[in-house]
Amino acid sequence: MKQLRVEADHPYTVHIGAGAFGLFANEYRPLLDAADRIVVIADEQVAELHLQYLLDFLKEWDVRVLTVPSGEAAKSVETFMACHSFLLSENCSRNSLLMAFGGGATGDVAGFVASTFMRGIPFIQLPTTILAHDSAVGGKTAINHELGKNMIGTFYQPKAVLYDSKLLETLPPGEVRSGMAEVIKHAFISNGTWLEELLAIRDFKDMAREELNQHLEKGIAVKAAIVEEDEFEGGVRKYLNFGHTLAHALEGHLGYGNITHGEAVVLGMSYALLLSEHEKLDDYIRWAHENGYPLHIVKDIRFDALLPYMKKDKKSSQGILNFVLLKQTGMPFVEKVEEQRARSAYEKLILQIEEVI
Ligand SMILES: NC(=O)c1ccc[n+]([C@@H]2O[C@H](COP(=O)([O-])OP(=O)(O)OC[C@H]3O[C@@H](n4cnc5c(N)ncnc54)[C@H](O)[C@@H]3O)[C@@H](O)[C@H]2O)c1
Ligand SMILES: O=C(O)C(=O)C[C@@H](O)[C@H](O)[C@H](O)COP(=O)(O)O
Ligand SMILES: [Zn+2]
Repeated sequence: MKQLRVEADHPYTVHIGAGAFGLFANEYRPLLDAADRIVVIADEQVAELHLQYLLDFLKEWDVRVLTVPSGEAAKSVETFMACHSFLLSENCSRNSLLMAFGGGATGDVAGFVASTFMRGIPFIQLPTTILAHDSAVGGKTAINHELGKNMIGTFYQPKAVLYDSKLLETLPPGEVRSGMAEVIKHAFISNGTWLEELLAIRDFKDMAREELNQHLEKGIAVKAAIVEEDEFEGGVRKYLNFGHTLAHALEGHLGYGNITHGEAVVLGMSYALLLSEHEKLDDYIRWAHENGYPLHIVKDIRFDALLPYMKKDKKSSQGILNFVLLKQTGMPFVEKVEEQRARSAYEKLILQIEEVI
């Protein structure tokens, strides 16, 4: 089992490897024993597949479980309120402990609930997707608003992240693809050699489990280092938003859940690479196409439909667009981009994608 410390304001450890839940009865016993209630908020699909596995590790404690809608649908006011109602009906208090069991969507909403229930109770992230190597670390929590992705949320660090990689074996191919988007993002903003390795992958099915684990560990290390330097996103944390200005606009425009976050980020990164005039753009578009990312969708989406979302992006101010771009791989920076430049780059992107698909 690997572990990585995140030295945030409230430091914690990310444990990665099969059997990570065994730590409940060891390192985390004092935390669990101190809780007057333990509540697991679980993605309903994940619960069907893996809840019994989790509960077997929690046999010693009286655990209550609430299942929430699978995936992005959970990041809603309704689910947020349902979680609070459940905690209240179970007589939870400030001494209760919450666990988020699922992918990034479950982690985001459960983290938000933890940060707001009685103004904050401890929580543990139990991520079950590849993408969640990103979402479970760093303390961003959120639900969506019709007008913009993740618009309602907090910065609130978990007490621990227990990432049992065995659970990833049941991920459908589309979710593997989606999760690898954030791995590629971490490579783009940090390390050219690693990026080359990733761009050589033509089918994620060919990745051995050990190879995948190594990519996840590298991704978590990149994320943790940035979060340690700038937990509340005053500066360098913005680099973790590489590809996200367009991505969040696509998710908002298409309707949350109609494109996965990772698919949207892959498109968003192609746009950011084009704006960066990055030499890898063509290779990257080909790689994305061969790995089945739905690049074609932008052909039917006008720039004007996306612009209002991009103007509300959290890196923007007064409608001025700020993008994370790359001087070169591993050298991100934030740049103001005029509307006209953003528009013509988008049109050019569609042409480049059409050439490849
Ligand atoms: N907080 C952050 O820093 C951060 C970072 C990146 C992404 N996010 C957010 O994370 C969300 C995306 O997360 P995600 O990609 O993990 O998707 P997700 O949580 O929406 O889950 C995707 C699907 O995979 C299923 N699933 C989950 N684990 C499974 C397993 N082990 N086996 C089989 N099926 C499984 C779920 O039921 C769901 O249908 C987005 O809302 C995004 O905004 C947050
Ligand atoms: O941790 C961060 O910071 C990130 O930006 C990671 C992103 O992958 C993630 O999608 C995040 O939720 C986006 O945050 P937002 O502030 O743009 O909503
Ligand atoms: Zn993301």
